[in-house]
Amino acid sequence: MGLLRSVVLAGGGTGGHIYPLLAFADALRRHFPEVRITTLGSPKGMENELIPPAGYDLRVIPAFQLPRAINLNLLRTPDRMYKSAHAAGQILDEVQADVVVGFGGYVSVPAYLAAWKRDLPIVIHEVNVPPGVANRMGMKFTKNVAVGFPQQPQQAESLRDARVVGVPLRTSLTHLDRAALRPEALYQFGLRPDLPVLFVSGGSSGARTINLAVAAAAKRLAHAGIQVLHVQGGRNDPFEVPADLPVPYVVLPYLSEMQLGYAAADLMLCRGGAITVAETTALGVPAVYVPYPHSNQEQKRNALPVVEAGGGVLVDNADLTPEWIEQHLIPLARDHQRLYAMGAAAAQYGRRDGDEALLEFVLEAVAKAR
Ligand SMILES: CC(=O)N[C@H]1[C@@H](OP(=O)(O)OP(=O)(O)OC[C@H]2O[C@@H](n3ccc(=O)[nH]c3=O)[C@H](O)[C@@H]2O)O[C@H](CO)[C@@H](O)[C@@H]1O
Repeated sequence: MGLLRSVVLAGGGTGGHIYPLLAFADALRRHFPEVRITTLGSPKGMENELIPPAGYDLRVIPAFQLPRAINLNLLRTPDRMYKSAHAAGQILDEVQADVVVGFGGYVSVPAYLAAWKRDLPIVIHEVNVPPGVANRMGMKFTKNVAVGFPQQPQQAESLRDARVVGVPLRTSLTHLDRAALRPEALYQFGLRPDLPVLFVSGGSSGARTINLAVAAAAKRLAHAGIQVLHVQGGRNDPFEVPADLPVPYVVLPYLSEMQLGYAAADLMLCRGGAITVAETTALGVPAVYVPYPHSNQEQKRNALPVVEAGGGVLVDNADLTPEWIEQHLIPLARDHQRLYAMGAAAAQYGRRDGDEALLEFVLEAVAKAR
């Protein structure tokens, strides 16, 4: 394909911005092995832990902090913003970028600015409603906006003309046959095949409320015969789990091979991060969603349509207590029929082709710009 020689991908901060970027990079490499792929990240984001091991060139540009909303504070940081945009521009020039694809996170802004200055096509992939601040700024420079989920009209004025492409997911997930991998996954985690598994993950940085509530309910879960696979999250404090439980309770600091967690899971307990929701639904994993109560209720909006479709249960952060776990989660984790129906409903809502659909959209944007 003569259209593309060099692509710059910008996105950073938490896993929620980085995993879709990586999944898209993989699709790009699969279809166009000769294309040069460069990623732009910030000095302290999780991209530094996740991108180099995946085999992509990560260029770090000076940090540039955005306020949570587009307001006058922006005017107080122009020097830093221009310094970052200048650094991004130098990289765009060096690699002779044909297009910039941004996934959100602060680092995307200087990339959008630099690409706009050079008249390069810009494509934005947004997974949240309302869109994040960085992507909202980017939308001032391009109409090529792709979104992860169908938008609900009353919520998404700025995304009305966006193309729904789904969320690019890692191939270890898009190709996952959960039932086939389950025995190996259970074996690797030291879990038993005869008891249900609750898979707990609070997103890429972990979730303190979830960690503490589940750990406090460890004895009740164990006595109900429920095994726990508990991923604490990349940047979260450790917590105590009683040592003498009658069934396995496995704690991991972080799980790079999420396919193993999803394969082992009978039920998931998680936040409502957009990528997590895209994954649970794509894989048909029944889930109890505990949306992060801050940042504009965005996680509740991610999870609500799945729950309304019958694919999960929603519980407020403040209501997730050991008692709630005992009264609601334990009966659910033991109810095979209900879990099966929830998983099937979740799968109806999910899709696995986000990487391919975004690639098609990017190719169209590049062709249009020529
Ligand atoms: C508190 C907050 O602001 N969270 C935001 C952040 O969440 P966060 O960064 O947690 O992102 P998501 O929950 O959407 O996705 C987490 C990603 O990390 C992966 N993972 C997680 C744990 C682990 O041990 N291993 C692993 O690989 C998951 O498989 C998934 O791919 O970005 C999302 C996408 O912009 C937003 O919707 C969330 O609202």
